[in-house]
Amino acid sequence: MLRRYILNKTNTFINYRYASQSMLQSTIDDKLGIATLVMNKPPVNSLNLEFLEEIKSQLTQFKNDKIRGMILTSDLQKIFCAGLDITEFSNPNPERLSKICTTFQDTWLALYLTQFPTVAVINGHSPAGGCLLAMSCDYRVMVGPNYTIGLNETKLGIVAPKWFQDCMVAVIGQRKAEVSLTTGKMYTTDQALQIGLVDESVPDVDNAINKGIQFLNNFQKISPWAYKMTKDIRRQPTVQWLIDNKQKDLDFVVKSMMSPNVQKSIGLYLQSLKK
Ligand SMILES: CCCC/C=C\CC(=O)SCCNC(=O)CCNC(=O)[C@H](O)C(C)(C)COP(=O)(O)OP(=O)(O)OC[C@H]1O[C@@H](n2cnc3c(N)ncnc32)[C@H](O)[C@@H]1OP(=O)(O)O
Repeated sequence: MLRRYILNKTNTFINYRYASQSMLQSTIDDKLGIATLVMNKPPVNSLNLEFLEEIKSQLTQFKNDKIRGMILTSDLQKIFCAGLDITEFSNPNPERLSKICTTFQDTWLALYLTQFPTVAVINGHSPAGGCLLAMSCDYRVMVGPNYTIGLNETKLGIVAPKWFQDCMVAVIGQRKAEVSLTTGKMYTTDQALQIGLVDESVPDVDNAINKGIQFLNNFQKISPWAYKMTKDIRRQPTVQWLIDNKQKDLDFVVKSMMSPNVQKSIGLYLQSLKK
């Protein structure tokens, strides 16, 4: 649906590709130099290993395509992304769990450090890993008023990794992030705008895409080199810890996820979702 809207809107998308099984649809408007990455993994765009691998590989492809900017959004009716696939956390195979975590680390680094500006058009709920994807973009436009966004990991009885937390601190500041993270708070669109978790709130997805394109157009007169260097200097402190501590981070997640207490919490949370 959204993909059709974007195609109709610009009428100039000439390079149009599908990733395998259409979990991810990518289009490039060669005239504008803007790519659109649309998540389409019903029912909730949950991030499992295969989906993360597709996102990571598409980001790498965009690097080679030398695009000018990218919009990340969802083709689902009311979900941007429900975060990591929680079923992967229940009685996990440690090897697969490690792969998921490593792939998520790498996907995050690729998205957080893109050499082109990125906009998240948040057209639905965006908990946990979904919120992280949105926060990793350069700009966030959220459709309101009925959707929610936040890092709710403590509500599942788990700990958001340090790089999730640092990414949130970089967006909303230390104090607000601390309260948000410890309480696992999910914010409505208006609340998210108020605390600076999103940059704009709009009533519908058409407006959101327009705002996203407007933001990307700001960079038409900015040197790509100056943009990337500035972004790297800003974001370096946030990424450096993960670059230096990937294995330590992985060990912490896998060890804590396998513990009986966390397994119990995950089981209860999954049951509550089914209800
Ligand atoms: C480096 C790794 C460590 C980091 C650790 C964690 C990071 C994470 O991302 S943890 C993921 C946290 N995510 C959530 O808490 C989201 C939970 N889901 C929801 O709140 C709602 O489902 C949502 C608001 C997204 C959508 O609500 P609805 O539209 O009402 O849909 P349903 O709740 O009926 O869900 C439909 C269907 O999807 C299943 N589901 C939902 N979320 C997930 C998920 N994250 N992973 C896997 N499956 C999910 C839900 O159980 C329903 O399944 P069925 O009952 O079988 O239809």
